[in-house]
Amino acid sequence: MTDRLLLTFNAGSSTVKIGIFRLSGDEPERVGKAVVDFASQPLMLHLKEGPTQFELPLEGEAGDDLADLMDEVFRELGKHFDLRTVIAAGHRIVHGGDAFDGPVELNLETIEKIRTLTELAPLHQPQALRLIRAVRHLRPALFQTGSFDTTFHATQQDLVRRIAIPRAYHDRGIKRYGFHGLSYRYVAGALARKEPEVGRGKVVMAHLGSGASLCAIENSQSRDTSMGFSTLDGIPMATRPGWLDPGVLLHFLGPLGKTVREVEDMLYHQSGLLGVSGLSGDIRDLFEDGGAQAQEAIDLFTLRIAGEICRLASTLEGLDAIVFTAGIGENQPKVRERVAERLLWLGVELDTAANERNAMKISTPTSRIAVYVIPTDEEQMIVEECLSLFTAGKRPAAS
Ligand SMILES: Nc1ncnc2c1ncn2[C@@H]1O[C@H](COP(=O)(O)OP(=O)(O)O)[C@@H](O)[C@H]1O
Ligand SMILES: CC(=O)OP(=O)(O)O
Ligand SMILES: [Mg+2]
Repeated sequence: MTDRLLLTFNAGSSTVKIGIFRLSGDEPERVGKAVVDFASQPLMLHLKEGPTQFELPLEGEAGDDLADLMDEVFRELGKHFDLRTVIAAGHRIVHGGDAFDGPVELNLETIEKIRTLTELAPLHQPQALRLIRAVRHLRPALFQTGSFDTTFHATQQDLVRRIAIPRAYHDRGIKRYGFHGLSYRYVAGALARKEPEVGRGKVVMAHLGSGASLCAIENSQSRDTSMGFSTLDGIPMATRPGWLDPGVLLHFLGPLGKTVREVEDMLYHQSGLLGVSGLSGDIRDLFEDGGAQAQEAIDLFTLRIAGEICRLASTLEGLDAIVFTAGIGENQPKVRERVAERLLWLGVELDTAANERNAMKISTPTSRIAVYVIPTDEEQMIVEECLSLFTAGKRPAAS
């Protein structure tokens, strides 16, 4: 039988990650991976085909419309994979609001609903919509689906999702939604497979990437999370501040006379690790620099992570394990070490050597709280959801 391929698109705040999966039997098997990194100049396509890696400079620019850039990316991918055999594409959509409770086929109606949620995730939603349009442009008849960051958190109690403002606003959708749900669903599944007993317990997961959040999980279900109404809430991130006193916003908009757009730009693009260090939003640069401001940014990051773990443990009324994941969570032993040092009083003890080599279990045998590093795979969740809708719709094979 000829290969059938599925593609996934994950529009994050700093990258677009593309997954290439082959359908062997009923299971999607990853055969390639491509990342467009918007931080690099010129834009680079990092392509992985099986164990082989390629670094390809791109001529296109991020710009407003990704059609040309995706055309170029597809041309490069086409040299390594037979894209005529692609049967479906799945996209990560950060905000599903109350409009979506699971993955959907993308058609004019669902795309329009997604578009109406753009204001709530201005860093992510427009990028995902551009990608959907660019893929439609290249392959108009291709079956496309959307998988949402928000739907994993639907298991949270109404109380947890409430913001303490007049209740009429809650009924109009102004409440906490939570994000990184595809990542948490994947990691919760992986934990349940590797350590079934821990998987049934009370776990705080820390997804630390360019965007970062933490999630309180019990029996693989979301109970609370640090991100709220928008992707600005919670802990400091690469360029976002995390929670801040709303009085600061009033001060900017009132006495300091800033416009809403200026404040939005500051909150999404100039704050967090970048804002505090004055240097970079990439934590690797901060460790390399080692100066006082870079150090302060890292200290603030780890202070807030430890604090959020305690808050989430209180929602769970207990804590059995902590799991680190995503770019920083999986690859930065020093961040995990500093968070653990702050939680020593709670009974968190790291095995230094295991932590240094990013082992799966990084706590000592006597640590009261077990600590794990589990790599996330949002693309795996997207492809599984895409395939289930494709199969349910009994779509014809490659066009
Ligand atoms: N191999 C690595 N070693 C150290 N830090 C890393 C590594 N890979 C990623 N990071 C850190 O993770 C961040 C990006 O995380 P990632 O989860 O890929 O981001 P995104 O939010 O764009 O999906 C980077 O800013 C970098 O600081
Ligand atoms: C929700 C969010 O912030 O996503 P990312 O980490 O991919 O930017
Ligand atoms: Mg991400």
